[in-house]
Amino acid sequence: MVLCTAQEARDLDRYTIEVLGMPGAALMENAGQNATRMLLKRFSEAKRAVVLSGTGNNGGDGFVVARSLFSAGWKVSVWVSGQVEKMSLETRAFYQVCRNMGLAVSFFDGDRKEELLTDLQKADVVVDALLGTGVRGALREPVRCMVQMVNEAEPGFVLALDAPTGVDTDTGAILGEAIQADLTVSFATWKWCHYLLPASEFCGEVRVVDIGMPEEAIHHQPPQTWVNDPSLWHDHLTPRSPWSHKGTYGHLLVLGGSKGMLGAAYLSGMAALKSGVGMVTIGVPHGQEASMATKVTEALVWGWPDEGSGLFIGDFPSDWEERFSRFHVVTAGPGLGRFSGEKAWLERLLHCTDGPLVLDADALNILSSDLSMLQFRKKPTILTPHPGEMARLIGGTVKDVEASRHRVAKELAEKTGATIVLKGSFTVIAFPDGRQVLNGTASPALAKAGSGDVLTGVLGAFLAQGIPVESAAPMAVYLHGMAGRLAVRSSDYSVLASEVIDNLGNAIHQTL
Ligand SMILES: NC(=O)C1=CN([C@@H]2O[C@H](COP(=O)(O)OP(=O)(O)OC[C@H]3O[C@@H](n4cnc5c(N)ncnc54)[C@H](OP(=O)(O)O)[C@@H]3O)[C@@H](O)[C@H]2O)[C@H](O)CC1
Ligand SMILES: [K+]
Repeated sequence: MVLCTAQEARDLDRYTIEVLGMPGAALMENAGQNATRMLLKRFSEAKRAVVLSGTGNNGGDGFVVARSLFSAGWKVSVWVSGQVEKMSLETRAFYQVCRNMGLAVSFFDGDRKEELLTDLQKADVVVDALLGTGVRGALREPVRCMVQMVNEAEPGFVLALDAPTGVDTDTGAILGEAIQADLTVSFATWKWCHYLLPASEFCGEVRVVDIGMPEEAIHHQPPQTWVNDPSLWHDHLTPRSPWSHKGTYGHLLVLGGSKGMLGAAYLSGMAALKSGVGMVTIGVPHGQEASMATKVTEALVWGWPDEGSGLFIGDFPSDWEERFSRFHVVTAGPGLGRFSGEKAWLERLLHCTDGPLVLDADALNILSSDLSMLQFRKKPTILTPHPGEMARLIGGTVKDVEASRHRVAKELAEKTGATIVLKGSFTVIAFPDGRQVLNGTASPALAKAGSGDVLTGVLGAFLAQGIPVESAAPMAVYLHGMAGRLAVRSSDYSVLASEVIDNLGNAIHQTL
């Protein structure tokens, strides 16, 4: 499902209306009707609604909802935030229809607070059709006042059309005041505010409804961002052929597991096996080899020279070229640790990995000292930072990262040519060509040490099976989030990374 900036939504609108010839009023009628349908699904018998309409097209949607609820037997009153002269053509038309049908339509300019407040307090449902993607800057009167009155009246149920009034639909910022909605019905596409904090907390449940916009419009004006769902990559998740064998599904090398951090590499390796890779080799410093060998059964263990330190400080193993030729994908980072000569070590790894390379955890921290190491990479490189690692990669703070996750991810992807998987409540996947995928299946159960190691293993496994990074990254993030949810037995508090691994199979099965 596509996610749009306000401009992209306007471009889609314009293309649909001006090039494909779809009347704007038809889109508005569909928008209003489908929003009404969402409401009638929640309220079986007729209720009392107050519709707050702006003078733009969001307001127009509101007039359609008002008329449809009225026709369904609801008691409806409409309050308009501006004068008729300011209304857009379509909005004015649907305003007129409400007048012709005898609906109570009042104009609010701040001096009829008592009447509006009484209306709001009597309402079962308030429909917020004041502002949508056309909002610009801090709320101006009387819109601000109306928003404040709705929040003070605390109505039983608030439906926001397209977006709650008072949120910046592109950045997710709050523009002074914002409607606290129970349900937001978005038209045709998702908007950024549905997925960015703090706006997403004002949206309540978000549903996207069709408004009759032909698919052709979206293919012709493809926005840059998609919300992750199996339709983006399901053709890579197919039942397995009975003739396949372990060689069919690739060989992954996991590098990590330094002293005191053996478990991270172990989790990555096991997660990879549970995600269908044919073979896994876990490369650990020589001193860790014995203990890793006792932990794993299904994975091979490869000891790296460590001069007794339990770290990767030695030179590469003498047979590394022959070995590397067997691996389809390398992931480096889970429990990699910091060590003297780390930069040269990483540079050499970048050089000698001629397949996809996933860098996580300390590999990212080493990389952040000099991003130019990536510039000659020809094969896909995927960085999987959490906000702290991202802050180091961009030379900023976690606050900078969290303030606009999608922008920092997009900029780093375009700057380095790497695919960026910026983990968090809504993981953002940014590709070097500017496209982005936003993932909504995260769960608080994943907020625990080790879940990042698991994701690295899942991602490495899909890449090693030959799935292109454009699909492997969204697929790994989606299934990892889903496995986290499936792992919750008692509460989000007590899910272990190893339990997430145990649920990868269920997540894959359910998605299959
Ligand atoms: N394809 C689609 O997504 C469709 C969307 N539809 C609906 O259309 C709106 C976008 O409509 P638009 O007219 O572009 O803008 P809005 O209605 O959201 O708002 C414009 C009016 O709001 C006033 N405004 C803007 N900023 C502020 C502010 N900070 N405070 C107060 N008022 C503000 C603006 O007044 P100006 O004086 O600035 O001109 C306008 O009056 C979209 O969200 C959907 O709901 C279509 O109906 C169907 C297709
Ligand atoms: K709105």
